[in-house]
Amino acid sequence: MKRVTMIGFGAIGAGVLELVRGNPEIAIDTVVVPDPADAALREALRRAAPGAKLAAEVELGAGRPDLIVECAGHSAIGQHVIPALERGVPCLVISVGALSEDGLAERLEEAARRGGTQAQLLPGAIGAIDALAAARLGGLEEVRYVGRKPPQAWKGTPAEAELDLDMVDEPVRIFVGTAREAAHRFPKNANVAATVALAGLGLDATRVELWADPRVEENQHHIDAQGAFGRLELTMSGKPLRANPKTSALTVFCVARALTNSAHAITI
Ligand SMILES: NC(=O)C1=CN([C@@H]2O[C@H](COP(=O)(O)OP(=O)(O)OC[C@H]3O[C@@H](n4cnc5c(N)ncnc54)[C@H](O)[C@@H]3O)[C@@H](O)[C@H]2O)C=CC1
Ligand SMILES: O=C([O-])CC(=O)C(=O)O
Repeated sequence: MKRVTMIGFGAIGAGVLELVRGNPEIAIDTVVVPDPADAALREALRRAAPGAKLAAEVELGAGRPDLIVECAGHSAIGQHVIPALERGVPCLVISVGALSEDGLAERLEEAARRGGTQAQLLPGAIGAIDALAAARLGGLEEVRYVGRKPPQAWKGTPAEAELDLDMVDEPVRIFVGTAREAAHRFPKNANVAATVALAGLGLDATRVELWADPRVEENQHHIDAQGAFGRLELTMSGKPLRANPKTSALTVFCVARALTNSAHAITI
């Protein structure tokens, strides 16, 4: 049985706990949150994972976990993931856009090397990352990513300063630029842009557009890539989570799959 520490207990964390509950191979025994004394969170965790405890930090002493799964947000990478890698604990990472910060990808890699372990960047809400990363080996010429979400999914982002999201009745392009800038400016909405970039042409050579679109009810992700392998075109329409409309449900399934795969002899 794998002893797992989960970082973050929001929409993704709660969904993952529900999916792995009762799995005899995975024991999530600690959930790291900024305020472990929060009574409502304690009660929610008692219901979701009766054997688990809340903590402010990952235990990195003798009782360190076999595996860490990050589903918290960009700040958790520097705060929890890098120190855990340095102590040899493998980490599954969902907040991939954090690597848009100058030097963070290098620090992550160095920490994993020092600890003799690995950080696995999860595809989250998008598919075909395996194909894109393989295609890169043959040479990619162009990779473009377009993300489209309903206007309400852009609340709490810089888009709010530029338009009244409650009044948007036509698709509005709220960002065009590199994947690095997208991930940096929209840390809760452009992790997929960063993942597509890191698998393909890199954060600075991947063109990204982000749209607030009242005509879609789902979170739409479109990849267009070409290179020596041929051409890849993918559109995914992800149902948003009720608990957080910025996040697609597939993200939860992706994290749960990675967790269960970590305990299996054959993985797919
Ligand atoms: N790769 C992908 O496809 C996707 C990645 N994400 C990433 O996942 C993150 C979490 O998503 P949701 O669960 O929907 O968000 P949420 O806002 O519902 O939950 C975030 C949780 O993490 C906790 N948290 C935040 N910073 C923390 C820290 N430094 N240490 C410990 N806990 C911390 C919060 O208190 C909260 O419990 C997003 O911020 C985003 O960066 C989200 C959707 C898709
Ligand atoms: O969940 C999604 O649809 C994608 C998302 O938020 C992100 O890329 O950060």
